[in-house]
Amino acid sequence: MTSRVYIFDTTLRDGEQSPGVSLTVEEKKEIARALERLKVDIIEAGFPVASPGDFEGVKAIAETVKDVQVAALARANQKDIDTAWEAIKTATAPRIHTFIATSDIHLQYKLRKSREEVLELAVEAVKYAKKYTPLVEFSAEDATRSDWDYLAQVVVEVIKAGAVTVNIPDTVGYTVPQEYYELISHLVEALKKADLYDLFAEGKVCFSVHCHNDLGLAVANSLSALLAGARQVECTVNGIGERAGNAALEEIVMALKTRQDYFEKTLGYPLETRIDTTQIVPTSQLVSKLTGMMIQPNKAIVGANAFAHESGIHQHGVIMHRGTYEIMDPQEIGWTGSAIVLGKHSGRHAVKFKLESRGWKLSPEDLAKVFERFRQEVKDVLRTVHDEYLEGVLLDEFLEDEYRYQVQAAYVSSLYGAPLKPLAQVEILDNKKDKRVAFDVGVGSIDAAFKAVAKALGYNFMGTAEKDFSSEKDLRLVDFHIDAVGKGTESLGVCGVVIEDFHGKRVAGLGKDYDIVAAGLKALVNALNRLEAYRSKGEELKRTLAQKTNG
Ligand SMILES: CC(=O)SCCNC(=O)CCNC(=O)[C@H](O)C(C)(C)COP(=O)(O)OP(=O)(O)OC[C@H]1O[C@@H](n2cnc3c(N)ncnc32)[C@H](O)[C@@H]1OP(=O)(O)O
Ligand SMILES: CC(C)C(=O)C(=O)O
Ligand SMILES: [Mg+2]
Repeated sequence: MTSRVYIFDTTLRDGEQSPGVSLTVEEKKEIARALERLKVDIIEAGFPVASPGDFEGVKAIAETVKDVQVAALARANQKDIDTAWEAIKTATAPRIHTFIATSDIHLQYKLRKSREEVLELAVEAVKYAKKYTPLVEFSAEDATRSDWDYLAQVVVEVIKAGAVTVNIPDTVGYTVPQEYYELISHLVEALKKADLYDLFAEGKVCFSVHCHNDLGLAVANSLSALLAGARQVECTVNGIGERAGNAALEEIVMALKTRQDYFEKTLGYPLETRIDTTQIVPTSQLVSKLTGMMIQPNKAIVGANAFAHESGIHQHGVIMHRGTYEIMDPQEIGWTGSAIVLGKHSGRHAVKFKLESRGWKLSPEDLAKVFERFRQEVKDVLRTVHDEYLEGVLLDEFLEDEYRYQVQAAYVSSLYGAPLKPLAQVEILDNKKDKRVAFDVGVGSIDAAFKAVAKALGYNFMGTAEKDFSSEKDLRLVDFHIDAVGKGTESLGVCGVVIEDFHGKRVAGLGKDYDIVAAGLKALVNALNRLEAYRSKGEELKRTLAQKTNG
């Protein structure tokens, strides 16, 4: 048996069948090009008879990609097959994928045909498709709920009719791994009885699997079928597809790669795909963007948290040796690397690691002070802890005496329904007891307040604007959020801001108040105090603290 597993990607056909997903021809071409770079073996480009748009999409893909087979779906009738062929005939390697259901429930209620009639339609469809191309795939829809002996009969007859790939779909995600293994084994036995086994053993006829995820078993079932002899897996990027989706391409590929040892031990040889795994993340993100189907953060392989570590014990392990908590190299999948994310569960090792990565070397005593302050003031307070908040705590610990500004008073208007803009007037006291007063307007009260504070202190607040910095005074807002601590209207507003200056220095500020505008003002002034203290004393402090670690 061959060790090669063929990856049949159906993102553009079954994936597009996800409720709410509709791709334009251009978007389909963009995804097809990404799939070609990913090096899938077959792209199922669509179901051409379904609509003129689907036809155009398949045709455009057939004309665009070169190093990959292009498949088109067709029911078991001549019109569907003719239309499929018209759409894919210019492809380098065109494949017609014809199908009909074989389960009694589908025969009785949907097709309203007998088993004999369906067998005949299947055989005729394969023979008809074969007139166009040698690459004919047949699928027995709802195979896993079909009578096993009848299914075996259909499989044998479609192979005799010329099908080179026979797909055994778990259309409704019903089977379980051991049962699916036994079903594929049963069909392999049927080939032996029909004297077709040599074709299968030599790879001239291939069993394919196509699993849906209704019970969350699509990937497990697909892998199980590979152990039983299937050599083509039908799957979609990010696992999108009908209902709960299809088997996720990235999970199958990485399971085969990561557990190659297991497949080799069990089969006597490894299972291999030709996928360029570094293309997985870019392709996943493209599919998510164009389909509008968000990737859940904890999604295996491609979720934002798949290689992120927030809890102290794990962070310590990963800092010492990535392999303690990671079974794959994120860079092999197309991520830039693993991420140590500061948060509620972070410990001292992660804090030390983060500070060192920003150039701060601290003695154990100083580290203990910063960690304690981080624990008290940030860990439980913020949901998302950018690294700048940690550095901010360090600056508070050692440079608080340098902080120059304090909000003395503020008047900020809030409007509803009036054709006017909110106005903010702020009074800030500096450490020479001079008052700095300014007012400004904004799109909302916090925007107005931030502009007024910046103006009072000689800065120009650009908001989150993408435009380039043009003056030393420019300040860009990188992150802003307000969380409520407590319940109801009496909860405490906690505001976090991260700002960036002309030189690319980012600092964070925190402010708390029962009035959320006041919390925002405090946060911005805190950030500006830290920024100015860092500018005047930051580098010197780095050297002083590092010297303490030597002595
Ligand atoms: C498991 C799967 O993913 S199968 C693929 C599912 N994908 C899609 O259905 C997406 C695109 N589908 C469509 O645009 C439409 O359903 C079309 C254009 C294909 C057909 O539209 P309509 O002609 O209006 O038929 P409709 O969808 O209502 O019903 C399906 C018909 O196909 C028949 N049919 C279903 N599967 C097959 C098959 N594999 N082979 C032959 N006939 C079939 C049904 O019995 C029914 O026939 P009837 O009209 O004689 O009762
Ligand atoms: C058309 C077939 C292969 C299908 O999508 C299914 O059975 O789920
Ligand atoms: Mg399907």
